[in-house]
Amino acid sequence: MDIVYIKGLKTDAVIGVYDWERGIRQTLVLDLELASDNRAAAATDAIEDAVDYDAISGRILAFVSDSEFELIETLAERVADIVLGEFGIPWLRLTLAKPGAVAAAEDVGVIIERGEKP
Ligand SMILES: Nc1nc2c(c(=O)[nH]1)N=C([C@H](O)[C@@H](O)CO)CN2
Repeated sequence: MDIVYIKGLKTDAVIGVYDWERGIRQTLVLDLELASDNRAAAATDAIEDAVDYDAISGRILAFVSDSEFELIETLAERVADIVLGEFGIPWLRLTLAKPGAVAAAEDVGVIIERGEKP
C-alpha cells in the first residue's frame, strides 16, 4: 500500500461547544494520509490515474470553511466520509488539530482511521 499525503491543510471555521465560540472563526489544521497504489499513476504519468491531492484539498477546504459543528470529532468524521465516498479512497488516517483551543497546549485534536487498508 502506498500513501498520498496532505500535511498542514489550514483553514478556519465556526467550531466549538461554548457560546463564545459560536460567533467567531477558529483555525483548524488537517493532515491526511490516503491509501493509494501509486504504480498506475507512475506507469501512465497521468493525473487521472493518481490520487489528486489538489482536488481533495480543495474539496476539504470548501467543506470545512462552510461548516459549523460543535465537536471536532463530528467534523473529522464528515471529512472522512467525503474523502472515502467521493474520491474512491479505500482507507485514510486523518488528523484534525484545533491549535489555540487549550492555551497551555501547542495544539489539541483528533486522529481517526477509516475504511479498509487494501
Ligand atoms: N474531545 C473534544 N473535547 C473538546 C472539544 C471537542 O471538539 N472535542 N471542544 C471543546 C471546546 O470547543 C474547546 O475547543 C474550547 O477551547 C472542549 N473540549
